[in-house]
Parts: sequence; structure tokens; C-alpha cells
Amino acid sequence: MPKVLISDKLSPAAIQIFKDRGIEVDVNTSLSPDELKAVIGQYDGLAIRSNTKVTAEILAAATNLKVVGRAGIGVDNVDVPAATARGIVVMNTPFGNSITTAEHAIAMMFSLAREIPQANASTHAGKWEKSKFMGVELTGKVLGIVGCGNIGAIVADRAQGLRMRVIAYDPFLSTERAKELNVEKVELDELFPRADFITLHTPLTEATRNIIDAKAIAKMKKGVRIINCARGGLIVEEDLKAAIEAGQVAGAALDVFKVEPAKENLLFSNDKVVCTPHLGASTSEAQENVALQVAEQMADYLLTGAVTNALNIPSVSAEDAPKLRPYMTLANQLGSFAGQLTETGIRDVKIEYIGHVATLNTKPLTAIVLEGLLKPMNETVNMVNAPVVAKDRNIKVSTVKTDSVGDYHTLIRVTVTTDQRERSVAGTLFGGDKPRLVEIKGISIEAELGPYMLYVTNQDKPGFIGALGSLLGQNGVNIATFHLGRAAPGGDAILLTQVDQPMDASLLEKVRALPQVVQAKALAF
Ligand SMILES: NC(=O)C1=CN([C@@H]2O[C@H](COP(=O)(O)OP(=O)(O)OC[C@H]3O[C@@H](n4cnc5c(N)ncnc54)[C@H](O)[C@@H]3O)[C@@H](O)[C@H]2O)C=CC1
Ligand SMILES: O=C(O)CCC(=O)C(=O)O
Repeated sequence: MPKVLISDKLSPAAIQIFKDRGIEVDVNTSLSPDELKAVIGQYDGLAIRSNTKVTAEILAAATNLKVVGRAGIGVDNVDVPAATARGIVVMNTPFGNSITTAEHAIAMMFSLAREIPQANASTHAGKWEKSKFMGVELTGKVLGIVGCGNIGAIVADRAQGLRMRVIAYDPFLSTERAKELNVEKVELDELFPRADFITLHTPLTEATRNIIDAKAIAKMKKGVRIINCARGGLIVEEDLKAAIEAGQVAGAALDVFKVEPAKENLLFSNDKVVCTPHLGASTSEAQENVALQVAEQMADYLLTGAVTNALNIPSVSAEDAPKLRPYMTLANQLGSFAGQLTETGIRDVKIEYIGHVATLNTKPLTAIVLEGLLKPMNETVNMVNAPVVAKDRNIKVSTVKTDSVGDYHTLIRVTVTTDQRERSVAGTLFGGDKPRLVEIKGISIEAELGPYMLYVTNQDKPGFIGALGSLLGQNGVNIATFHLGRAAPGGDAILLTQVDQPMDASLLEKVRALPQVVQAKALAF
């Protein structure tokens, strides 16, 4: 039974889902990094929010870990490349808290415009400072959105409802999408001087880190108000403080900080700064959504291998999954067949998708071909890290899709080039779901793969099949299936036979000693 650790505060709905799906679950939200490192080896899954830092060091100790599930959006607290290298899937819940976070940004904008938190504190203190809190209207003001993805788009919609004019900077926002959102797409240098309010909704990446620094602030309209409900690292806090003190920035509303939990910060106690402790996603609705989603996704992966919302492995939609399933088996068999026959360094892998298979999402198929291919060289390889392992080994991977149909209505061909030779193997699905090998090194054959196979290349000469059958029989090896192919009468030939038990090394030597045999290899699937 798989075992999951929940190490951040998640809605109890997640615990129930894990239990209902037959997954053992522990909850411990107070582990120090060292304590987490000490226990993580017991778990197959780790469910987190933003508190737990899943570092390379934690992952190195996570010897059984298969999936990290982030109940939320940002995964900057997870070392995704380190997880990928270890074959660990990292998944998030990209939509579950978007509305809630967008609403928080709007609430922060109102708070800034009317100084509501400051006025609230003053009124509670019995001061009745009516003339001190003179606000600004939002109607007719320009809102500059930096990062117009899921949350940015919802903020744009709500702001338009407030009669604001919305401009957005997002290099990946298409003109059509901007039109659909009724948002004016601008460059950052145009957004800064035009916006009365600026709200940040990008992930924290090397391109966005410190996007709001002294240089950027100098380009902004005097009296601009800045809202950050994305990530603390987007703003250089020292520069923001100086700009508020100089009057260039009228105020800032911050839900996120460079260092969290932010028990201390240079912007605290500045009366132009409104702060919340990373509450963007904190509504009961959003927390229920993300907890349910992450638990279902993690359970699906641990129990069935189905992948949703993963950041380091191609996702397969519920609609595509049943169509891809038989191809996944075929792709893995083809990769594994090629991998087991390869004895020297691989330079190049070409995967051809021909006919029906070319119309499907082939990314997961490519990953699983590589898993099968590399497994004989690397026990820990899986679909997640196979592309990285291939890259690390300087293996060039290319894919070709052709939807024109040849002898088979659907075909996958894997061609592996090593320093010494090029070898190809191809397969199809019989009856729509039964994987069959139909070509090895360009020679036609028709074979179903079983757990123990004997693969022989030989010269097509009389007497070979009888001699091999007798040899296997004399050594107590039962033949389950027998498949033959040849390039031309008397030429190169291949034999693939399924046997009922593993072939031991001494028997294999006897097969190799038969006069017609060029190569003999025991394969396992
Ligand atoms: N405060 C909180 O509790 C929460 C914070 N977040 C943060 O909000 C961020 C945004 O979330 P979503 O909208 O769901 O993500 P998203 O991926 O849908 O949108 C992010 C947008 O940023 C854009 N972008 C990427 N690089 C950019 C760059 N260099 N300059 C400008 N735009 C760039 C992308 O094209 C994309 O459209 C998350 O990455 C997360 O860090 C998310 C949820 C809750
Ligand atoms: O889990 C949380 O409270 C934070 C949410 C968040 O920052 C995110 O989803 O990126």
C-alpha cells in the first residue's frame, strides 16, 4: 500500500481521499528540514503547500518518493530539476485557487486605494481620524497587470467590472487572448509610466526575479500603487522602501515576501504598506479545491500511473488515457527490446510515429520508449527522468510523425544508432490494443513479447530450427511461441521465441555454438 506524507496544512478532505483510495497517510506539519529528511525515505508521496521546502537534499533522502503534490500553483519551493533527475513527478493544481487569489489582489487594491487597514486600526484605537484617510477612486484608473495568465486574467475581468482600464505586460500573451480579455497588451516600459496601479501575477523565474527594482520604479508614474500577490522575489524590497519614502510610490500591498515566513521585514510598520501573511489562496473554497485535486491526482499516479498537471512529465488527459494505454505498452516494449540488444554507447534515437498513432499525444510515448531503452543501463530510470538521462548521456532523440498509412494502419518504429551499428525495431497494435513486433532490422516478423524471450540472428540454412528446438527440449526449456523472419531465402534471418522460464547463461552459450547462429540473446519483458 503506497504511503503519503502531508507536511503542510491541507484541508482534511485530502486525508479522506487518500484513505478512501487505500493510501496510508501521515500528517505532520511541524517537521524541521532535518526531521523531514530523516523520515522522507518511508514515503511514496509528499503533499505540500508553500511551507515545506523540497530541496535537492531532501529529495536525495527520498529513496521511495514517486510524487510531490503541491496543493496550489507556485512550485518555487520545490527543486523541480532535482526531482526530475530522480524520476519524481512534481504536480500542482493550476486552477483551484486562482479566483481566490485574484479576489485577494482586488481586495489589496481597494485596501491601498482607501487605506482600509490603516483606517481600521486607527478607528479601533479610538482616534476617529476622518481627515487623515483621503483615498483615491478606482473608476477610470489604469491597472497594469504584469503576468496575464490564469490569475492575471481574472483580475483583469474583475477590474473591468470596476470600470478600470486594463493594460497588461506578458510576453507569452497572444494578441487573440488579449483581445478576448479586452486587455491592451503593452511592453513593460509602456506599462510603467501609464499605470496608476500595478499588480504582479507572474511566476518567480530568473526573468521575473527583481522585475520591480529601483530602475523600474523610476519609470513609473509618480504616486503609483503596487500590489504583489504572486511571489516576494519579484520586488527588490529595499528599492520599494526607498521609493515609498521618496513619495514616488504612494503605497504597496504585499501578500508575499522575499523571505517567508516573514516574521521581520524592512517594509513592516511603514504606514503606506498593507501586508498579509501569504493569504492569497486562503479561502475555504480554494483550500478545499486544491486539497481534493492534489489528493486525487497523487492517488491516481500512485495507484494507476495516470498523470495530471505534472510539471516535469507530459500530462495525459482523461480522454487520451484509454487511447494511449495500449501504445504505452508497445512503446515500452520497443524501447526495451532495442535497449536490451544495445551493448555500446547510444548516439542517436529516432522514434517514428506512423498512421493512427501520429494523431495522438506522442510525448508520453517518447518518454516511455526512452525509459525502456535506458533501463538496461540505468535501473532507476523512469518516464520522468528518461529524457534527462538521455540528454546527460549525449543521446540525441528525435521524433518523426507521419499520418500516411503503410502496411499497418498504425506503427511505431524505434531506430537506435550506436558507435558500431544502427538497429531498428517496429511494432503495431493488432485488434486495436494488442502490441505486436512486426519488424526487426527491416526484416518482417510477427511476434508477441512475453516475460522470457530468446532472440537469435542466424543464417537461413536448413537444420537450424530443428537443432535449436532439440537443444531447448533437451535442456527442459518449453517453447511457448515461435516466430521467424528472413531478409531473403538463404540470407539473414531472425528468430524470436517465447520460453516458459529464463534462459541460463550456459544454455545460451550452447545456442551460440550452433553453426548457423550469429547472435543469441535472452530478453526479459
Ligand atoms: N499569493 C498566493 O497565495 C498565490 C500566489 N500565486 C502566484 O501567482 C503566480 C501566477 O499564477 P497563475 O496566474 O495561476 O499562473 P499562470 O502560469 O497561469 O500565469 C503566469 C503568467 O505569467 C506570465 N509570465 C511568465 N514569465 C513572464 C515574464 N517574464 N514577464 C511577464 N509575464 C510573464 C506567463 O506567460 C503567464 O501568462 C504563481 O506563479 C504563483 O507564484 C498563485 C496562487 C496563490
Ligand atoms: O498554499 C498557499 O497558501 C499558497 C498558495 C500559493 O502561493 C500558490 O498556490 O502558488
